[in-house]
Formats: sequence, structure tokens, C-alpha cells
Amino acid sequence: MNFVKAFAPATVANVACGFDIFGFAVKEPGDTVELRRRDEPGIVITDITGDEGRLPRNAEKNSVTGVMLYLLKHLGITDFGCEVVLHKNMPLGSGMGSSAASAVAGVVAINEMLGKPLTRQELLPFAMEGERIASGSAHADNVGPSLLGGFVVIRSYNPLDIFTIPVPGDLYCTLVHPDIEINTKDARFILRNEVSLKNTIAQMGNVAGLVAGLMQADYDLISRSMVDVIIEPVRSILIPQFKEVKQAAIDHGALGCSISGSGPSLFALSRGVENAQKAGAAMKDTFADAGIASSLHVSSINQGGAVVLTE
Ligand SMILES: Nc1ncnc2c1ncn2[C@@H]1O[C@H](COP(=O)(O)OP(=O)(O)OP(=O)(O)O)[C@@H](O)[C@H]1O
Ligand SMILES: N[C@@H](CCO)C(=O)O
Repeated sequence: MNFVKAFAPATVANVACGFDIFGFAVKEPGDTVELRRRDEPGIVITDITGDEGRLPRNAEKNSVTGVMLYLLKHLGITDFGCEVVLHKNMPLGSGMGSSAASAVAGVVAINEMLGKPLTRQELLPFAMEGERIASGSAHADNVGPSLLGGFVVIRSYNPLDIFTIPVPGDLYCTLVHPDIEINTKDARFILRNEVSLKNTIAQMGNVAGLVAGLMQADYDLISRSMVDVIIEPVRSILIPQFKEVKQAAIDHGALGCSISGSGPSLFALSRGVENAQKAGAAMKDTFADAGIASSLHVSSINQGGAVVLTE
């Protein structure tokens, strides 16, 4: 195969109470990667669109190609060569899983070009290495859902144990990205290493409640469980108007609202697309009232994850 194009979607990681263990993909936006075989060995980035020249062109430093190098090394392939074009369709440091979408698109595309030696599940550890390149931490709550689709739970990192749970068909996500940038590395650095027993108990109750609420389509339980007493109180100080925007979402029909990934994007979950759109408009207006521009995406949960666009 001489040409492959793959798309990997944006994701919402943490989903309020599930720091590093919950994530789901949305339908759009997402990154697209094109791979073209070349005769000489080596992976070369020939173009990146949509990044305003900010992303590394060095294959080892970019998550889209870093994962390809890991995969080739794992498979013991030394004579493979391709040119890579990356189309970035989401902002960097957004909390929408930007680096993860590139990593997943990259690993899916090269696996396809090589004749699919690995399954989707087997590609996960390689996609996680892309997160290490981007933020120094190989978390799976963005790459997992971007690769596999659905609502992903990471039960354990060592050994890696990941599965998906069903969610109600009428569940919609509102994703609002204010025009500021927060690096995951910085947003992880400010977290405390110690957590009180009281907060651990509260968080465990909400984790259990959210899983049960999603699996039983119990919207009241989903709503009551979208509470993060550990991470959100620390990170929300990095996001101007956080409290006001969250309140606007809840006042306009959302079940709950929190930080998407490490921020600055906020996400809300709602029952039905109309509620999701109403919450989104209110969130956007609240940012605008404070002079902050933002972009808005409303989507159902993406059940399929990354796709190969051309054989
Ligand atoms: N292909 C890529 N796409 C995006 N960021 C990349 C890529 N390759 C390397 N990076 C680096 O990753 C960093 C951004 O990653 P970061 O995890 O902070 O943002 P994000 O993926 O949008 O956030 P989050 O994981 O919270 O959703 C930047 O320093 C950037 O240079
Ligand atoms: N779980 C990670 C996701 C980053 O998008 C974090 O919150 O740092």
C-alpha cells in the first residue's frame, strides 16, 4: 500500500471524577494524517497544516510520527520509509486531546500501510507513547477513546487494563474551547500528590455513580455523579470565568459540566441535542461577556474512534 489517510477524533478525558481513568471521543474536530510511501528508509514530516508553524517537524518529537518510530522498532522493521502530512484541526494545549489525536491517527495509518500487523487494542501502548512525547506522561484517557471509540475506562495502568462501557444514545457532549492555552505538563505539575480520605471517598462514590448512571441510562445519577472534588478545585484557577461558565451550562439544561482533560476547554453532558446546544450557547456567551472568544462543538459520543479514510 503506497498511500493511507487516517482521521482520529478529539476526546474528553477525566469526565469530571475520573482523572486519568475516564475518557470518550467526540465526532469532530479531529486530526487527519496522510502517509505516502518513499523508497528510502526513514519517516519524514513534509507538511503540517493548521499549527501556525508551532509543532516540531522532527519526527521523534512530534506525537504523530514518534508513535510510528516506536511501532517500527517494536516490529523490527528498519527498511520502511514514508512521507507524512499532518492536518491539525484543533488547537494545541486545548484539553481536547490534540496531541493524542495526532498520535492515534499516526499509529492507525502506519499499521494500515504495513498490512495491519497489530489489532486496535494492541496499538494502544504505542499511541500512549505519543502522550509521553507531548506531555511527559503516558496517560491513556485521550488516546484510548480516540483509538477505540466509546466511553473508555482504564481500570489499571500496570498492567494495562482498559474497557468500554455503554452510554445512553441520547447523551450529547458540549465542548467549549476558550481562546487560551494550557499545557498538560503544567496542569499536571500543579496537582497535589496527597489526597484526603474524605475526598477519596467522595470521588470513589462519584466514579461508581457515573459508571452505573451511564450503563443504566439514569440521567439523574449521571448528573449527581459529575462531581470532581480532587482535580477541578486545583485546575479551575487556571481557567478564567470557570465557575460562571459551568453554572451557565447547568442553568441551561446540562446534566453536569467540568474541565475537559487538563483544560482550558470545558465540557458538559446533556440529555438530547437541544439541551446540549442551549448549554453551549450559554457557555460561549458567558466567556464572551468577559471578553474571551471561544469555539463550540456539540456531538454525540463517537462510538467508532479513528478511521482509515483511503485504502
Ligand atoms: N502532533 C502534535 N499535536 C499536538 N501537540 C503536539 C504534537 N506533537 C507534539 N506536541 C506537543 O504537545 C504539547 C501539547 O500537548 P498537550 O497534551 O499539552 O495538549 P493537548 O493534547 O491539547 O491537551 P490535552 O491532552 O489536555 O487534551 C505541545 O508542546 C506540542 O508541541
Ligand atoms: N488525564 C490527563 C488528560 C490530559 O488531557 C490530565 O488530566 O492530565
